[in-house]
Amino acid sequence: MTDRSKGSTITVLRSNTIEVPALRVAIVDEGPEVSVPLGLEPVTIGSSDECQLVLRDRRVSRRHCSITLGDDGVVLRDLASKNGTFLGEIAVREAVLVPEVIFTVGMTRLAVRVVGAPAVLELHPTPQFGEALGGSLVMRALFARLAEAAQSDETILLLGESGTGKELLARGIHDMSPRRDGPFVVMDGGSISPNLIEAELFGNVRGAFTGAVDARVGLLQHADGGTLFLDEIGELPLDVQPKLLRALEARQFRAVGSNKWQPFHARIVAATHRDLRAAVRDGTFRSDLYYRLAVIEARVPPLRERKDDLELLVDRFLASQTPPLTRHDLPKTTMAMLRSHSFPGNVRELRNVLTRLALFPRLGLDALEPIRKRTLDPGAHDNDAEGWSQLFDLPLREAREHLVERFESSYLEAKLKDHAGNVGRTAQSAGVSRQMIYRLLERYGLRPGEV
Ligand SMILES: Nc1ncnc2c1ncn2[C@@H]1O[C@H](COP(=O)(O)OP(=O)(O)OP(=O)(O)O)[C@@H](O)[C@H]1O
Repeated sequence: MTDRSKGSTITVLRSNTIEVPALRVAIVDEGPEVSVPLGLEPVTIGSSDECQLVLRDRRVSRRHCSITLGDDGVVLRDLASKNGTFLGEIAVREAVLVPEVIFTVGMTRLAVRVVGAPAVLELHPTPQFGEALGGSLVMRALFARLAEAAQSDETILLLGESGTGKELLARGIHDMSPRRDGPFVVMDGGSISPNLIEAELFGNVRGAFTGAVDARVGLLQHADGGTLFLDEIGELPLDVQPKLLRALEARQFRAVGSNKWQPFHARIVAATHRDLRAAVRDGTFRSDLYYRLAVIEARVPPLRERKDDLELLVDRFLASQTPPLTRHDLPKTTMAMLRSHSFPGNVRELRNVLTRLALFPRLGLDALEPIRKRTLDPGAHDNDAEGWSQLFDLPLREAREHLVERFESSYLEAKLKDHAGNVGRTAQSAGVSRQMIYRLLERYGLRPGEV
């Protein structure tokens, strides 16, 4: 460590305890308030609202550059920007930054600043939380937070892109909590028709609405004594949001069509791929419900921000093939290829790519095509109409996921075709929300007008 980088590197204090410097990325010519914190998660800088530091500068690309705090200190990386990232007169692709050194993107001058004393952070003792793997510092810090949170009864909100492992982590929280012997119940808010969500959650009495032929117990009650995982909570219709809020605050609910309040004893873990704070600002999500859910809020980083996890995940997914494989069974270029991929579908995509590579090692870069172009083996469909037999070699959970993904992408393509690419009509005919259709389009790399 050079003298100049003092105060800007991570220090290992003991095994499982690190000291993280207090850093901010600041716009030099503005006041101190125009800065964002830099911790174990990278800061991306660009003109897109998705960046942590958004610059209104015409010469700045949407995702222009990133700054990461890692074992090597603070690293500045250009993200293939149009006009480049500069240290003085020199355009850099990657550079180790020391505090107060000015770098320029477009017309904006920036620097990383040390703003106070470092924070001490606990890491999970192993690179595993339930079934979720992650050896990167950011994942081990997340696992440690979740392990602690699992012991309480507080509501947890997991934020992260599709395929980052939110459901796996929710299961991990349940398995580590005092409720581990109770049920773990999942409600996928995105896949239920918006007008049925309330009944799904709270149950209904007989005749409560057209089609309610029988009384039904809701998921909140099914999860009694255990954990209810509310996946895609961002899709919860506005009219159901106050009812969920009331239930969470009073710890009791009313089935649809009933006047009777019933207590419940489930712990709630919620998740979404949406930016819920933005949804609160837009008025599509109630702020009081957001704060009630986010008693403990944790962001699950996308795979592209934690490439250090790749090897562990690759080894796990290869070992789960039949017969089990290792990295040596794949072409030498595989790891480099995976490292340079951005994985929009995150760990789910990595798992699918590896299953495909295990079957066809010579596919190389073709294995990274969007899911919809992939079939496990096109030839298998001739005498095995569903191509199922290959799935028999996978563990049940993975086989089931593959099958659901293949079905969902074909279903979506067919429905979109029927409705000439109109998302609203496709959603109505599929009985799901428009947001759900957008989410599936993103997951399967489809565009409404191109099917
Ligand atoms: N850290 C991880 N370790 C091992 N497997 C993982 C990890 N993260 C995700 N996976 C695998 O990736 C797949 C997707 O994970 P999961 O369903 O938990 O993601 P998600 O964030 O809930 O996605 P979505 O929002 O689309 O529902 C699963 O097969 C899961 O086993």
